[in-house]
Amino acid sequence: MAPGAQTKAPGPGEAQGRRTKRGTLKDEAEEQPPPHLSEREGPINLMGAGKGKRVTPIKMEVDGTAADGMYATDEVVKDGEDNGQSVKAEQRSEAATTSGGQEPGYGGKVKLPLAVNTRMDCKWRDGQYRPAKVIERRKLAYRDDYEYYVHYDKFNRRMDEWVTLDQIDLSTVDVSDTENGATESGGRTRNQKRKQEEDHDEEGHGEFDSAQLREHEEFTKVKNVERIELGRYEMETWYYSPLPPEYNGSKVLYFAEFDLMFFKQRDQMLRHLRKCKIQHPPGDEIYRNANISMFEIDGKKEKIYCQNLCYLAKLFLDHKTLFYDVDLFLFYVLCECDERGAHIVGYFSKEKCSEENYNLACILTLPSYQRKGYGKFLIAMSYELSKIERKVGTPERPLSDLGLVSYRGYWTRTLLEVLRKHTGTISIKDLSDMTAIKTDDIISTLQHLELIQYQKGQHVICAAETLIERHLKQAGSPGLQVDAAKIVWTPYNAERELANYTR
Ligand SMILES: CC(=O)SCCNC(=O)CCNC(=O)[C@H](O)C(C)(C)COP(=O)(O)OP(=O)(O)OC[C@H]1O[C@@H](n2cnc3c(N)ncnc32)[C@H](O)[C@@H]1OP(=O)(O)O
Repeated sequence: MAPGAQTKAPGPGEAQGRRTKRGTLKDEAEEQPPPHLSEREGPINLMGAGKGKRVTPIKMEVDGTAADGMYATDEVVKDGEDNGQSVKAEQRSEAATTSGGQEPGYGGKVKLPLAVNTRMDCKWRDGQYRPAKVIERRKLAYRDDYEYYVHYDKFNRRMDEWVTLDQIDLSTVDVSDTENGATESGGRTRNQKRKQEEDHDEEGHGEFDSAQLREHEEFTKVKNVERIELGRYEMETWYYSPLPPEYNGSKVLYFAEFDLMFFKQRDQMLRHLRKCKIQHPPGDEIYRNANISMFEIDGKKEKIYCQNLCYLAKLFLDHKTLFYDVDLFLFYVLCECDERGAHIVGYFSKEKCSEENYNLACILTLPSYQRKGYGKFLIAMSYELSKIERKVGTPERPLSDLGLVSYRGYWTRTLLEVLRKHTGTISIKDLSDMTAIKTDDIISTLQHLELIQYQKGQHVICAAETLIERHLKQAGSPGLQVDAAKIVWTPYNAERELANYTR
């Protein structure tokens, strides 16, 4: 049997489906023609699933005190909240629109079009002006003017966006920087270098040196696709993805939701859907509980699917060099199932053999499904698989801002639940054995919660009951729970795989 291949007793929700030989969900409907646009329930939803929210990235404010190469503060600010830097739009001088040349209202000092690296205040989506920097510029197709790709100070790069001159407060243009050589091609003044280095620290790319980081940022500075359509949702993208060049500059990229093939035109995608017979991801279904399923997909066996998944994921993951040599990875795709099929919600990838004991390489919940507990589910699943393997695990570093908050939450809840129930003494090693969480992560979490002290050469857990209860309350809900009894999975076995391959 292939690695991870399973058979198991029927689970809830199986009435409309049956198991295939390989253990995957296979709806009777699969034999029917694939869903056509006219069969979709209503128009493409521009809003976040269930929450009635437009799918937009969320800004996080992070105080960059490092702990174990990660952020120490997890304070998160939602879109539109004031971070003390913004100024009310009415209080500002009016920013002029112009057709090029010099801007007359500012002593003729602001040269237009603005150069790359110019610093100024720019109107954010909440109507407030915030300090920002021009990352790139391009000519507008419909009038003789430019638009500018800007990065807002202290905001994650997923908030970078194209703006027009009327969103820029020209009175705040840092003329000295411009005069001293803000350039069009990415050259930097000393001030900008300093600022850029500060930005790097804030964005938590702890494991890159600044040269690597500059190269990464230069290469990936402008998003190459604005939005994607996937299933019933349209989502704004967050970052650059190294898609084949012909897809660069797409306003919308259309993904077929079951095999993740992508297209520049909607009708191309619909034509493909009509031919596409599958209604779930490939691979083996290793978990099913009510309408939730998880599929394990071997990167070596389903290369195209896994590469497409990486292209898709990179649109929402900044700091990772995603491996396109997908052979070395297993992909765990989480789906919400209904009568139309198993709809991808998110995934995590995992190296087949990790020398560093990584139990997760990349994790993503698609924006339309975020803040519903799926991230917690994916993290919990990665540890459940480690428990089955009888190993401890840790996520690959660096963690993103959102990755860190999610992990901190999971580690906090898991460890405090154990401490709450436990009577008598317990060591960090015991905690690690019980939870499959690596000891370094346990120590950093307990340090963060101030529940551990270093005494006489060793760590001592000092956790009063009331303190545990308080931290548990603050850690929020456990999200969607993994029912470990419903996992049907055998760990990847390289030797067995080789034997199958050569047979
Ligand atoms: C090893 C690595 O791959 S690191 C990279 C991690 N991945 C990414 O950064 C990709 C983009 N981000 C994502 O895909 C998602 O944000 C994930 C996977 C990190 C979390 O997925 P979600 O499904 O949103 O997680 P979930 O709903 O379980 O929430 C987890 C907790 O994280 C915190 N959190 C998640 N998103 C946010 C946010 N936008 N703002 C504030 N807090 C947040 C909250 O504490 C949340 O719990 P709560 O909703 O009970 O308060």
